[in-house]
Amino acid sequence: MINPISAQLLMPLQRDGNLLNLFGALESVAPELRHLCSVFARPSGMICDGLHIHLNSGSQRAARKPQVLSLSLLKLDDQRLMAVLSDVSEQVRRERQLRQNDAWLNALLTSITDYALVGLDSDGRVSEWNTTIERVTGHAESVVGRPYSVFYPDDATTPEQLRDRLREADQNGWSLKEGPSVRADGSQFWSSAMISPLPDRDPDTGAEAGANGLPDDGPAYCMVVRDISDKRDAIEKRHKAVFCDHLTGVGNRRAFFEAAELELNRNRRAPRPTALILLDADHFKRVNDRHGHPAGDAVLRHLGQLLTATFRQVDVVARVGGEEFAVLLPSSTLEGAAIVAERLRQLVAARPIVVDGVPIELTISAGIAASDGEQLQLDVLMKRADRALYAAKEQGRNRIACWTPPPSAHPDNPPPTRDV
Ligand SMILES: Nc1nc2c(ncn2[C@@H]2O[C@H](COP(=O)(O)OP(=O)(O)OP(=O)(O)O)[C@@H](O)[C@H]2O)c(=O)[nH]1
Repeated sequence: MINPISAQLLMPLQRDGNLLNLFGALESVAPELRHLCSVFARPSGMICDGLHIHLNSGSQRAARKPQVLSLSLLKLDDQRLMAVLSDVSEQVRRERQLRQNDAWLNALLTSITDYALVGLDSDGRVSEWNTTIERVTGHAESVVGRPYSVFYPDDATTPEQLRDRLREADQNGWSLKEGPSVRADGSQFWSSAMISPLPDRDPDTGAEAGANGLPDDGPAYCMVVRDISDKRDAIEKRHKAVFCDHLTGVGNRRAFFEAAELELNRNRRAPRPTALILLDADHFKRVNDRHGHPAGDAVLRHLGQLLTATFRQVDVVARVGGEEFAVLLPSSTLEGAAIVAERLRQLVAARPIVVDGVPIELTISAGIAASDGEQLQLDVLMKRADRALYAAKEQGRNRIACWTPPPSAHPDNPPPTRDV
């Protein structure tokens, strides 16, 4: 007995239409079948399970589209056999393609010397290790499972920004970032890191589709890390020309407003707290009047250095006015920003700044505002921090004030700031 589907599969092998004997029909492509049955000694049982029979022969075997049948043979008793035939050509073709992709990737991995090719899972954790990762970053296999922040200095990025990059890669097809990176031994280098989503991912789960269409555990993103330390000078020079304040070396107004707009835009997509500190040197006119304008400049330069040393690399420090600085702190709350600002205030007040051997006393005041994940425009945040700064000055200077929402609009209520 033979069913129509099996007959259809066997027909191309037996052009005279004689399908009465399975072994005869398959003689040319699976001559071992008769032998398999004759050596099967048990009275019943599975003789072969999913045996692949390649129908392409000779040079055709290497054809891109294999024709493969799967055969399972069950011995029912001494007189009867049952055969199950199915066409597995597509499955075999996919498996072959996957093996080919693996071979390609391996060839790439062994011949590339100045790139690290890092596979990331859908949460941004390193999913596989290879020698290129060790060559560029020094990380051993134990890096597998760690978030890709492991390649960046601790304070150079936030978990939210790392997630932003994966989202950006999903939306645009890639996300590129140049900046400081860190090796396993703690030494820093300048890197260019491109993240791209790998194809065939299930958009809902982020998981990659396997050969059978089901998700598997393969990487969801590919991250290519290049050591571009030799280009760092040229990149920084270009960056400085556009984004640096010529006097203090911190960011200029453009750097601040561009970075702040970008961060608040990202907040709109993935809410997280963001804090803003406006900082102003107290009675700076007196510094200029007593010590001269060049000494005033030196004091501002010194203040810029203190700010850079106090805040994280991920914070955006900029001079936004004559003796006024602004700091944007991604993923920071009002309280967190106030602690750092207070530390800076104490540092400045504790020791005079020495210019050409002359000690110059200086204090600073700061106003802080924060968005707690709510969608705030930058000008609103700026206005709030400015009101808090004004309050700090009004209350005697050399202090930090935070903007807090007024309890109600009643005129008898206290002003919407609090001292730290
Ligand atoms: N040396 C120097 N001084 C500057 C620079 N930009 C602004 N200034 C001076 O900073 C002073 C700011 O004075 P004011 O706005 O009256 O403020 P202040 O004296 O600091 O007083 P408060 O802010 O109220 O504590 C002015 O004397 C400006 O000339 C600069 O680039 N270098």
